[in-house]
Amino acid sequence: MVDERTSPATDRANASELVGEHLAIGYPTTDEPVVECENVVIPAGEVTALVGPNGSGKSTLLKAMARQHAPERGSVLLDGSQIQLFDSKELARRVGLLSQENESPASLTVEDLVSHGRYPHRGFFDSITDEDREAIDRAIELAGVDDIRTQDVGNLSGGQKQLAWIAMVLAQETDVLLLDEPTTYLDLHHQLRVMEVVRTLNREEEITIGIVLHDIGQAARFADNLIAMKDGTPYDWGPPREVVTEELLADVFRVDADVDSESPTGPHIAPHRALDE
Ligand SMILES: Nc1ncnc2c1ncn2[C@@H]1O[C@H](COP(=O)(O)OP(=O)(O)OP(=O)(O)O)[C@@H](O)[C@H]1O
Repeated sequence: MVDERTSPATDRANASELVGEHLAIGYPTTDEPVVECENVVIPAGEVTALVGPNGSGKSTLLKAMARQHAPERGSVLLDGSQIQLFDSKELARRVGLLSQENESPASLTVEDLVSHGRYPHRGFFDSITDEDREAIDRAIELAGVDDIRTQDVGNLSGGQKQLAWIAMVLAQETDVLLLDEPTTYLDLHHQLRVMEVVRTLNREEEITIGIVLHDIGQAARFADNLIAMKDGTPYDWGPPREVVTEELLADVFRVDADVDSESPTGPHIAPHRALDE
């Protein structure tokens, strides 16, 4: 998807870009690839939201972009270099992924979990440095989990766990942050907090963000770009005001809706009813 719609709105000289080329991604149990896309870009220094119905391939694509799932065909480039060629620790310093499948280890405090985010920055036998400590404290504060930092992760609510995992990936301090439905389980207050943290990191630290969101209205408000997935392939992409149309909501989301694209907070969606499958 290299065209004028995906070029960064601002020149973010230090930010990193992820590009997927000629990708076909499947699983051992699937005969056919579940995702196929010729060119997909998570542009440097921007917030890009992947949206689309259940099973449209958002998580699969995100995992491949983070080298957590090997494509059958094609390659992913980080600032022009194939991610397959990166040393795993170096890649973990550059690209962080919060996936949906997070196993919470037993008897681990929130603070311990967050400190695991520092592993790409440390040697195997190294103890935690002042720099690590600062990064851990900052991630804990940003994710709003200071009050539960000494609690066992296994004893937390779904939303608290989610925030703890977010803190862990923030502590990794990567150039690119890929987040798969980070707002799952969160109440509205915490959903907005997470989105605000994401945007602050992007705007103030030029961190490139790729984020899977189910709420297309929220995605349209927060993201610079949307990639709308349908049946394993990008259906449309670009700034929310261009992508979110009544036609897209019908064709991709199977929803009859009115869209007010002049709304000051981004396109406003008023859904009426689910269309037949
Ligand atoms: N581990 C797996 N093994 C086999 N098939 C899988 C596996 N994970 C996902 N799939 C299939 O790949 C397709 C895309 O799934 P994926 O999870 O990427 O979609 P998604 O858009 O993230 O969905 P959701 O919004 O429901 O999380 C689906 O058809 C799904 O059944």
